[in-house]
Amino acid sequence: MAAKKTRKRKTSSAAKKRTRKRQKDFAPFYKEIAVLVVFALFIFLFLSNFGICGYIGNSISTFFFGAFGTTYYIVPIVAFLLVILLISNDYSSLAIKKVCFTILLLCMISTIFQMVFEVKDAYSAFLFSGRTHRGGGFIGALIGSFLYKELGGAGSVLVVMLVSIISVILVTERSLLSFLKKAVDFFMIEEDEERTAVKKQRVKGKKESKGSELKKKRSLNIPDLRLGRPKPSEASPMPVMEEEPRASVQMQKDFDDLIVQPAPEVEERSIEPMEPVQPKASKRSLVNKDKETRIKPVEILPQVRTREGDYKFPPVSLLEKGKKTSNNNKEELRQTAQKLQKTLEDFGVHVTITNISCGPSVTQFELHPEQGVKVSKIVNLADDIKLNLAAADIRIEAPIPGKPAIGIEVPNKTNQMVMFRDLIENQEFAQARSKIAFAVGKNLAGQVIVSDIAKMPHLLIAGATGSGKSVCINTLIMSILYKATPEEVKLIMIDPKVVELSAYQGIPHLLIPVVTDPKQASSALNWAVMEMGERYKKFAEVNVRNLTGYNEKVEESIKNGMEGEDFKKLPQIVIIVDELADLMMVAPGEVEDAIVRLSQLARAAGIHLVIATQRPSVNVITGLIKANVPSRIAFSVSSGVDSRTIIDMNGAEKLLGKGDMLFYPSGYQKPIRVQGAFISDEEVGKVVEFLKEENNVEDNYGADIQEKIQTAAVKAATSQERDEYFEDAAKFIIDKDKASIASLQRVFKIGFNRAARLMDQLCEAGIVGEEEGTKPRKVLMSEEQFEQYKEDYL
Ligand SMILES: Nc1ncnc2c1ncn2[C@@H]1O[C@H](COP(=O)(O)OP(=O)(O)OP(=O)(O)O)[C@@H](O)[C@H]1O
Repeated sequence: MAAKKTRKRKTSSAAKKRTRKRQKDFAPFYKEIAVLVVFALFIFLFLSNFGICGYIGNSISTFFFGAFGTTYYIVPIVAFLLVILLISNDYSSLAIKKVCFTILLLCMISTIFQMVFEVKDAYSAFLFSGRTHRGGGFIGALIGSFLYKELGGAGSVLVVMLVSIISVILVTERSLLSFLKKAVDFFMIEEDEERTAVKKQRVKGKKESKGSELKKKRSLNIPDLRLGRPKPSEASPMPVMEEEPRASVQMQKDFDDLIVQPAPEVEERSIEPMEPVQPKASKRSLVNKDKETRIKPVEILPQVRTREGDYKFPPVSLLEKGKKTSNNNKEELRQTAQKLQKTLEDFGVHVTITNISCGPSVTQFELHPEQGVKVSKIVNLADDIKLNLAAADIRIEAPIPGKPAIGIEVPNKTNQMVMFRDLIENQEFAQARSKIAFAVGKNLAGQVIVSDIAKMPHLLIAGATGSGKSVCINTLIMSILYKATPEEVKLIMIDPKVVELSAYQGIPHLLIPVVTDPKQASSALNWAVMEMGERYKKFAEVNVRNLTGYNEKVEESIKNGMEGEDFKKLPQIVIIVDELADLMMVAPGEVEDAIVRLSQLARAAGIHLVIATQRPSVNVITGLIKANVPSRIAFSVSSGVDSRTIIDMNGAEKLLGKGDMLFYPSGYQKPIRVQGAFISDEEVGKVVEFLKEENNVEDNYGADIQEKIQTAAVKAATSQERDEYFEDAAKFIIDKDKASIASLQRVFKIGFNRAARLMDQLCEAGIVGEEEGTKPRKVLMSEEQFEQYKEDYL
């Protein structure tokens, strides 16, 4: 009975689970369906204006015309746009506010119509007596009559205009005053230029004496970006601005224009992994980018979760969304820019601020020094800048690669977390063709950085403890889990620290269970070296040069119906080592050797290494490893020396921690600063749980590979203990067919103790027999047998 009940409960819970799962499967389409329904509804409303939507359409139209009057012609369109705004912004408070102000604006427009038509009515009544027209509908009439009663004609017009303008400003977030100011400035500059031209003529010849004074006055000048960005040759300001007050007005206006903020709804673009990233260069491009952001699709759903196949991709809903924060710190940035310029000014360094990029945790101010200013002078003022800006730390990039400018990076007062989900929902990640694309984070301009591990082709991640390495490795693994099936990519995780990667135990992508024993770890690396060799042999057999070519050949033969057991597609393999230092302590030579051999040849074989360490010392990251692992990520470290060990230059010691990194993949001229994506342990747990539940992972990891790795570990352990004359001694004994300690002593010129130990080892290996009193030991192996032994164990 009890068993029956339990079974019943089990079946009902399974059914519930299935229903919940089905609901989850449809979840991504709900928004799309909602948008379509809303769109159809508003088309219907709009068409009903023209009396072509039957009885219901006419009734609705009569009702709304009664409410809004003439304004109703635009109401369906505006209402549709408002609903889209709400849906695409997840009903954020800002979107709701904008909707409210738009409704207020519509009411004001109705009131205006009401007023206009009221006047027109009075005029019509005067001419044609008796004809009436209620232009603003019920709403317009209500507001209009109330205002008219309380404030009279002129007062009502004033209030309606004021409320309308305020609504427009709040909805569009555009300052009306700045438009006016721009218009005024435009004329003033024209006038200034005229004045300058006249003056130039007048003061010809007297320039020298006034030079120094003018220079001082000009020092706070920021170029007018309407005329384009200053060229290096134009860096020293021309005598355009003369009066001090004008300069500061100009500066204020320009700073506002310069600020580039990654708006939360910005559709970020990733950078091709091999190209150096540059922040936006000109005002024009910034404006364009801004425009682009406004026409982005409602939501980009990566195809990764809807693809068919045996492997069920984890849904994005298992991950947390980033919070959308509004960027209202323009004033703060403007003040910092002014302070920065003033500080440099005080030390006699004249600069022009040409760009401000506000990233998730750091803002970069781009300075253009005046002709004749030494870059080193600005670099040497780092501490003074830090003091004046009261910043925890600043990093100076002098010069910014490919630009005639210096970048000063100042930490933001409030950090914006870059959530991993936001990156994988980004179009670029979804569209990345590589199966081992890695969503790294966001750069200073707020752009998403997606890189291809295949192109790296090996990556070293280093930084002090607590700087964000483990989170970075988690995002790397998660990027793969959201992108590739276990048939496409296999992972080997080596975690001597035991705690970091064990969370992934049981996922279908693992080639072998997470390796925690350092001895087995170095064998796993050796297995990868062997696998690389075998892959190269396979490539040679079918005359291809790399994994892509091989897999294409396999695909071709499958199409031709010639699939064979040993001619299957090969997966890419990513080997992740979390804490290289622990491996280097156990078997430094062997680990270094394996890493070097792998890194030299593994790229074409589709085997990639990701190595992390918290000890960026030369004992761990040896010269050989460094030379062979070309891509690096440096997290915050304690000293410039450590920074140089990782990326061959200072800079990582200035990082802020918590995922703030210098990303330096091969092919970049200089590292770029990136705020790494964040993923919590809970999110990782949910994804792993999902993969284990949905993908039926039986514990059938490559058993043969495991065995190989284990025997290799045993081999390694015994070979460490084996005497260096072992092989020679065995050969000598087999050759002479006689085994005695004295002969070993004599031939190899070693002491009695060592020779006795050597004999014991030969006995353990089964080459010679046990001691038999005074009789000499028996020789048990022939030359051929020893050759076989060598192949298997040496
Ligand atoms: N990208 C990020 N965004 C925000 N916070 C982060 C980010 N990365 C790491 N952190 C914060 O820093 C803490 C430490 O990160 P993490 O555990 O990755 O450091 P670690 O370098 O691996 O340290 P250890 O070497 O001791 O394991 C995290 O718990 C998290 O709070």
